[in-house]
Amino acid sequence: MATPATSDRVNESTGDSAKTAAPACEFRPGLEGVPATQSAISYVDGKNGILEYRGMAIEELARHSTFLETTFLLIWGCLPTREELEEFEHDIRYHRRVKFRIRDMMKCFPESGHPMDALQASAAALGLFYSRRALPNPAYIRQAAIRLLAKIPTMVAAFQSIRKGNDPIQPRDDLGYAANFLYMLNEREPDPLAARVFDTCLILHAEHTINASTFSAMVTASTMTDPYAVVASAVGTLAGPLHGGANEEVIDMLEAIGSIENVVPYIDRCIAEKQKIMGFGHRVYKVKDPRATVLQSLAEELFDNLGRDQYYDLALEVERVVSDRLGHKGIYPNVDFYSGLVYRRLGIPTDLFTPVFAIARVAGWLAHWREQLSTNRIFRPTQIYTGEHEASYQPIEQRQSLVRFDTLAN
Ligand SMILES: CC(=O)SCCNC(=O)CCNC(=O)[C@H](O)C(C)(C)COP(=O)(O)OP(=O)(O)OC[C@H]1O[C@@H](n2cnc3c(N)ncnc32)[C@H](O)[C@@H]1OP(=O)(O)O
Ligand SMILES: O=C([O-])CC(=O)C(=O)O
Repeated sequence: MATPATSDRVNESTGDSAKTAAPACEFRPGLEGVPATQSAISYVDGKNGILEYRGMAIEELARHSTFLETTFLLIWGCLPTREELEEFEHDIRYHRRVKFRIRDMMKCFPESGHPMDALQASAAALGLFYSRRALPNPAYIRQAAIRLLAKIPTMVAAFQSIRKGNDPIQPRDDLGYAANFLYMLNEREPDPLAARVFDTCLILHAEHTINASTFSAMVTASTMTDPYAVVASAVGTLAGPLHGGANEEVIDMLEAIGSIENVVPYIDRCIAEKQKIMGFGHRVYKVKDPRATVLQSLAEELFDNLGRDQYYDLALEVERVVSDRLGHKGIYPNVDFYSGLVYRRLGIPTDLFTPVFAIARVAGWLAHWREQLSTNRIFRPTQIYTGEHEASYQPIEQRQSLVRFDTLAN
């Protein structure tokens, strides 16, 4: 007969060395409020809507920096000198092409597959060509960072061309990071405003403390596996609709709402049915996400110059109604709410919004990878066991079906 877990056996035994005997602490679902690392990379003040990268306000970086300069800042902890930046940009340009075997592999992916899955598989495939085990030395880290930063945009654009039945567009060495991506995607050179706005979007999405995908990257990194596996695991985590995948779902929601008079009944129905409203709410921010504010002004800049998006007025009304209904719970637009409206104006298809987020977040994942390697200890938390003990093995002819396939809980 099985016995339930008893109080002296609820936690995994650790052997109790002084190092491993952690004080008993309460279980927090989703690790809410539990520090899982120490980091000097970025800082969020969720009550006051502040985000800093290496101590610098996100608004200031969005105004003055470029994505590659910000990436250097995130990974190596300081702004680059002119020579350092030029060398970094040069090296990234040089590594933009991807091996023909990876392009051929991508040609075998189903065109109907999601581009995030294509990106995760292609990022992991880089590990087939480059070193499998992480070496915590500066030259290895720089080389791997350059490869990933250079090749991820090329792979995102390549899948887009391939699924349309075309050959991937080769990167152009005379274009900057953002302009080259838009060129490979849309098969024409972007206008300078579009390239600048896209580059700023990349800055805004580059890093955000220990969010789910970064945590995933850090756990993977802590095993000392290669950086391609680190990025592939993070891409898989970013894809979910509660995380980076929400930017795509926001557009689906605006499409479903369709017109201004439907906003109130749509939002009220979501609230009554306890459905999440996509692009709203955040574990840390209890005010409007500062990135959403900058993205909204970028959207307006694009609309003034290139024409207004049909969904912008709807989005404004959704923000008004959700803030009115749920503001008392601290639910306001997050980074995913306005980004899609910017991307639509830049000609980016809806299911590429999350891969575009990933292009930017590679910077943050790499910064945390480097930081993790510098002080590495494998992540291995504990759990509170809630199952049985001493269960007996029943012969198959004596068993009765106990599994229910109509519910998650058995
Ligand atoms: C890049 C990013 O990852 S930004 C986040 C992108 N994700 C989304 O936009 C998806 C929608 N938002 C959400 O699902 C959540 O707000 C998350 C996942 C971002 C944060 O989740 P958590 O911190 O775990 O909050 P949790 O889901 O427990 O919600 C707390 C309360 O707020 C409510 N709430 C949170 N977000 C929303 C939302 N978007 N719409 C409606 N209600 C919400 C919950 O129903 C819950 O209410 P209750 O206490 O009355 O039950
Ligand atoms: O911090 C989070 O939980 C999610 C988020 O906003 C991000 O990853 O940009």
